[in-house]
Amino acid sequence: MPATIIDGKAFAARVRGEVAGHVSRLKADHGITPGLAVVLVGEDPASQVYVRSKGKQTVEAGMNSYEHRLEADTRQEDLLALVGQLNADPAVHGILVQLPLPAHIDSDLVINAIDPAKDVDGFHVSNVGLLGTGQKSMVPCTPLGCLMLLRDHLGSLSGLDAVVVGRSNIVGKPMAQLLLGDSCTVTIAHSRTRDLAAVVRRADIVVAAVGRPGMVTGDWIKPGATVIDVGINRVDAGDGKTRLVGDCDYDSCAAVAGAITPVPGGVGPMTIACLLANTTTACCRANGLPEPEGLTA
Ligand SMILES: NC(=O)C1=CN([C@@H]2O[C@H](COP(=O)(O)OP(=O)(O)OC[C@H]3O[C@@H](n4cnc5c(N)ncnc54)[C@H](OP(=O)(O)O)[C@@H]3O)[C@@H](O)[C@H]2O)C=CC1
Ligand SMILES: Nc1nc(=O)c2c([nH]1)NC[C@@H]1CN(c3ccc(C(=O)N[C@@H](CCC(=O)O)C(=O)O)cc3)C=[N+]21
Repeated sequence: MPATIIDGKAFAARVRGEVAGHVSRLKADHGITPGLAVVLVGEDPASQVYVRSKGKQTVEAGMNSYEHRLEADTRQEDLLALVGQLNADPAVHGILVQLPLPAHIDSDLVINAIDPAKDVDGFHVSNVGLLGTGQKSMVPCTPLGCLMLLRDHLGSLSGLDAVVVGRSNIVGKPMAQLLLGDSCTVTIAHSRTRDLAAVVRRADIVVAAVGRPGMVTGDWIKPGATVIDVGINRVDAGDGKTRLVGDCDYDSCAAVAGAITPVPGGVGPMTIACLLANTTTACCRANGLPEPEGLTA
């Protein structure tokens, strides 16, 4: 039987619809509009695409979007001053500093300067610690989006073997925490993992977040497994154009898997939908109001 295609694009549209409903009630009942500030340093073309898309979807959900574009040679102290200003601004409920930052800036320092309550990326050490100890936190958008897709497709994840390939702070590690929180038996694989194919073959759930186009092939997949492809890789399409592919070789994996997310149209749209959800959640918490249900981990 061919794999079910997990339609992240459609699921993300549903999440954004729920967020928009919540935002309109916040406005009508409390006169509050959630606001998201996005900071982009430098002119990386891919980052510019994401930032534009985030701004557009933020406004479509009825929220305020504040974009700050800074020169690539911006001084660290000036970026920190902007973060301080956004922390103090009551109209801003969420702050996202687009990564990667230029090499002369200490990313950890900047991320940890964000007010944890406004850290809608969930990258601040306080939020990382809260997530790791099972306390209420801001949950990183990409792993949260993956979790939502997995729960929707599988129902309970309890007792399943999950393998996360990749151990970055922004995807792999928080993904592993969330899967553990849902009682999976979790393995985190990385570039030093021995016999990666054999490790992945044990998994009921495979989450690939590596940044290597098509690395995971169908012969690594246990028949019927659920494959979540986080990778976003731009590759040469031959005709002078480029196209996006994931970290999984789609055709060979789809022939064996029970279900798989496509690239594009899988995890990517969920990341932005979860960013909007986190901003709404942060706004509710800041105002002592009940949080939207089903939009957090
Ligand atoms: N869909 C979305 O919304 C998002 C997509 N992405 C995409 O996800 C992918 C991963 O992103 P990110 O986590 O930031 O990447 P990083 O480069 O930070 O991390 C990559 C991870 O993959 C591991 N790795 C690299 N090569 C291998 C290998 N040959 N075998 C096993 N593991 C390997 C690395 O291991 P080690 O630690 O040992 O070096 C590292 O842990 C990228 O394609 C990125 O574009 C990222 C964010 C959001
Ligand atoms: N502080 C920070 N937080 C992030 O969450 C963050 C970041 N920095 N830096 C870059 C990565 C990457 N990322 C994506 C978001 C959406 C899509 C997305 O919507 N992708 C579409 C396709 C978009 C296209 O066509 O280019 C899809 O997969 O269907 C992809 C990637 C967030 N990131």
